[in-house]
This record gives sequence, structure tokens and C-alpha cells, in this order.
Amino acid sequence: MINWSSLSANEQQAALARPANADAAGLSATVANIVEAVKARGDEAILEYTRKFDCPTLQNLVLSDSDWDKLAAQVDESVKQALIEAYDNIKAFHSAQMPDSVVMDTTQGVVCEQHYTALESVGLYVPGGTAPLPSTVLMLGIPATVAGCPRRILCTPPNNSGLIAPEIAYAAKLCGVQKIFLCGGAQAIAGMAYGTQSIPKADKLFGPGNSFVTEAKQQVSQTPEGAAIDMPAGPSEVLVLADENANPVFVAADLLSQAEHGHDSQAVLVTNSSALIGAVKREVDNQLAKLARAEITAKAMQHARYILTDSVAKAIDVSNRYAPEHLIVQLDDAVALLPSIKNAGSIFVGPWSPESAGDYASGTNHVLPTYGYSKNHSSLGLVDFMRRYTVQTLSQTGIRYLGPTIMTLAKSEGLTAHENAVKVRLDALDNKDSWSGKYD
Ligand SMILES: NC(=O)c1ccc[n+]([C@@H]2O[C@H](COP(=O)([O-])OP(=O)(O)OC[C@H]3O[C@@H](n4cnc5c(N)ncnc54)[C@H](O)[C@@H]3O)[C@@H](O)[C@H]2O)c1
Ligand SMILES: N[C@H](CO)Cc1c[nH]c[nH+]1
Ligand SMILES: [Zn+2]
Repeated sequence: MINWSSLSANEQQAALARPANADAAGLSATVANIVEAVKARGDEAILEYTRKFDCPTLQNLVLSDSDWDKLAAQVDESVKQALIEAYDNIKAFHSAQMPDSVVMDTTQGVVCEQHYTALESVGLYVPGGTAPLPSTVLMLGIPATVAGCPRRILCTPPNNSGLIAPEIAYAAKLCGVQKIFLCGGAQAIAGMAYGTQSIPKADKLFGPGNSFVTEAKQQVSQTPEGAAIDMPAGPSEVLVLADENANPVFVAADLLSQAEHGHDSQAVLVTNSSALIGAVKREVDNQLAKLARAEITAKAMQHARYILTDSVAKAIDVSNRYAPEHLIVQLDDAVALLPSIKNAGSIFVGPWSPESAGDYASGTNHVLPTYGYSKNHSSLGLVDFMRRYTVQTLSQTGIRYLGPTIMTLAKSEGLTAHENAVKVRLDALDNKDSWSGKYD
């Protein structure tokens, strides 16, 4: 248990550090080598890395249509129905996010417009290293299709037999993915960012992944020939804000649900009740032993944090500093306290809202910023699959009216060519015989 008020400023910072950031320099160099190899040798390098990390016998990076069909047909009927129900909720919530255009006269004769258009080509990454995540296919494929992106490809690591989980194949069909490539990690990200012999280059990359994937996304987004990315969505994190009335069984279950993702996932409890911390720790031990992924989960729980604060207000303060990917609020007056929560990727309010709901089926997107990036990045949404652009149209009245202002500002910046681009038009309007074009 960490007693927050007894820590120095440095100790407080250390208490909120992410486990995944421990060897940043080593990670960055490993990923840079992979990215360079893929840039230089394309498919050949991707195949080499895929054989090394995922499937030693893989021959072809493309999932054939016949294998895709066969896999999709293997999915259990009950799982199909659950995927369809999740699909409906996610589609409804993302369709409701369709942004409106703005069209207005800013001043006499000047019309300004803002519109949205779908990105041409998107690359979706679905993790598959330790657990295949068909739910992530829905979270990426649905907004890409609702936004109207014409080209939608997906990369996911193959299993040992060179195939993918049937549920991923089924979910990808459900949401209109056009091609699946059997590769993962930094090599898949580099393949989609730069394009290879078989993988078409994407304009923007989406999706979560482990620290190799997240680092690769950062690296490829820093060069103009690479691709834009959605956000740093790395190892999962959850922070639970709770008071003495929270149910320790629920709190422990929520902490474990994210620790289960990987050894570098992080679970944090912040509370003003030391009794709750004791009860939650006992529950964690009880529940952990029964989990299918007890070993991975136990590793992640080694860097779990149980933080005791003097008050609920201080607990919220700690949460805002940590800026979690997921925030579960199990406080008595959860709804009233929401406005004081500043930084969180997605918020789960009250005792009946486990994070698992957002992970799978409530309708919100589970691709969320980690590492504290929820301070300045948003949860994935429909507009991330779109581009915003503006249009302006000045009539003769508009240029006559606004022209002098533009000229004054251009002159004040010493940019006389800008000034002149207005002046020639005002001169033309005063001198209609010098130009044969349209004056009205
Ligand atoms: N933030 C979010 O929105 C969100 C959502 C879902 C999942 N996640 C996270 O996604 C992650 C999924 O991780 P995963 O590992 O299961 O799958 P993954 O698909 O992200 O990573 C698997 C790949 O990692 C690469 N790799 C593994 N070891 C390597 C090494 N030593 N050197 C270079 N590359 C290596 C391999 O290429 C492999 O294909 C978890 O950390 C989970 O918490 C985050
Ligand atoms: N919690 C993950 C996001 O950090 C998403 C997920 C997928 N499947 C289960 N959970
Ligand atoms: Zn999860």
C-alpha cells in the first residue's frame, strides 16, 4: 500500500510510472532495425520476422479468400450472435458520431465551409501475440466502414499453424475488411506504413498493440513517407477510484481484468479507505488463482499500485495525474464527481459498469490512449477515420469588403506579394475593360 501524502514529489512521480517504459532506448533501437529492414526488403523482411516471432513455417503473408471463408465458418453460433450484438451497438454509437458540415457567411460576401471526407486507405492492426482480439476488429473495422474509407486492410500475427483465430476472420468479414495480412508487431506496422510487394501502403494506421507495435507506430509517423497514426495505444491500464462503500469483489475483478492482458499491463487502485485496500488485496488473491491466464496476470499484478489518499478529492487528483486509459469510478457520488475528472480515455461510472462492457459490447471504442496520453489524446472515434478540410468563396462584394483588411495585414507582415494578390483584383474590379473574364 502506498500512502500518498507521505511521498516526496519524486516518489509520487515514481509511484505513477508505467511498467512498459522501463527500457525505452532498447525498445526504440530494436524497432528501428525492424522498420529499416522492412523499408529496405519489404515482404522478405516481414516473412523473416514473422517466422521468428509467430510462425516458423509461414510461406505467404496474405490470408487466402478460401482460408478466410473456412475460418469464418468455424465460429460457434453463440459467438457469432455475440459478435453481431456487439457490432450493432458499436455501429450505432459510431454512426451517431457522423459530423456535420459547417457553412456560414463570416462577413459580407465571404462564405466559409468546413467538411469531412473519409480517408482513402486505412491499415488496421489487430493484436494477436498472446490473445487474439476479435473485439478489436470490430472497434477498427466498424468506424472505418461507417466513415466510408474505400480501402481497408488488416494485419494480425498468425498462429503457429500460419492461420488466425476463426473469430478474427468472422469479425473481419462482418465489418467489411477487404484483405488480411498474416503478420504482426513492428514489421506489420512498417509494412502498412511504407507498403511492400504484397501489402498496399495505408494513409493512416489504427489499432492497439504491445510496446513493439506502439513504438513502431510512433516511428513510422515521424517520416513524411510513412503514415499517420491514431494514437499511442499500448499495454492496457485501468485505474479504479473507489471509496469505503465500494464492493471489493467488483474492484478486484476490474483490476484483474486489465492485468490479464499482458505482463506489462497496469492496474491501479486509488482510494481514501485503507480498509478497502485490505479487502481488495484479499479478493485479488482469491480471484487470481482461478483465472485462465493466472501466470500473466500475476506478473502484471506485481506492478499493481494500491494508493491511499487523505480524501476523495485527492484521489481524483492522483487519477488526473496518472491519466489512465480506463477509469472506473466506484464512488458514492460518482456522477456528481465526473466534472472534476480531467484525464481518462474512457470512464466507467458506478458499480454496474465493468470495464469489460466497453472492451466488448457497450458501443464505445476500446482503442484508447495509454502511457498517460489521455491528457492530450482522445478515445478512438469516427472522425479519426476522416479528414477535415475547409473551403472559402469570396464574391466581388466579399473581396471589395474584406480586401482592404487583408492588404493591411499583409503589408504589416512585410509580405507585399500577398498584398498584391488582393490589389490586382480590386484594380480589375475598378477597371472592368482590362479583363475578359466574369465580373458577376
Ligand atoms: N490501448 C488499447 O487500446 C489496447 C486495446 C487492446 C489491447 N491492448 C494491448 O495490446 C497488447 C497486445 O499484445 P500482444 O503481445 O498480445 O500482441 P501484439 O499483436 O501487439 O504483438 C505481437 C507481436 O509482437 C512482436 N514481438 C514479440 N516479441 C518481440 C521481440 N522480442 N522483439 C520484437 N518484436 C516482438 C511480434 O512481432 C509479434 O507478432 C497488450 O499489451 C494489450 O494490453 C491495448
Ligand atoms: N482492454 C483492452 C483495451 O486496453 C481491449 C480489450 C479487448 N479484449 C478485451 N479487452
Ligand atoms: Zn480488456
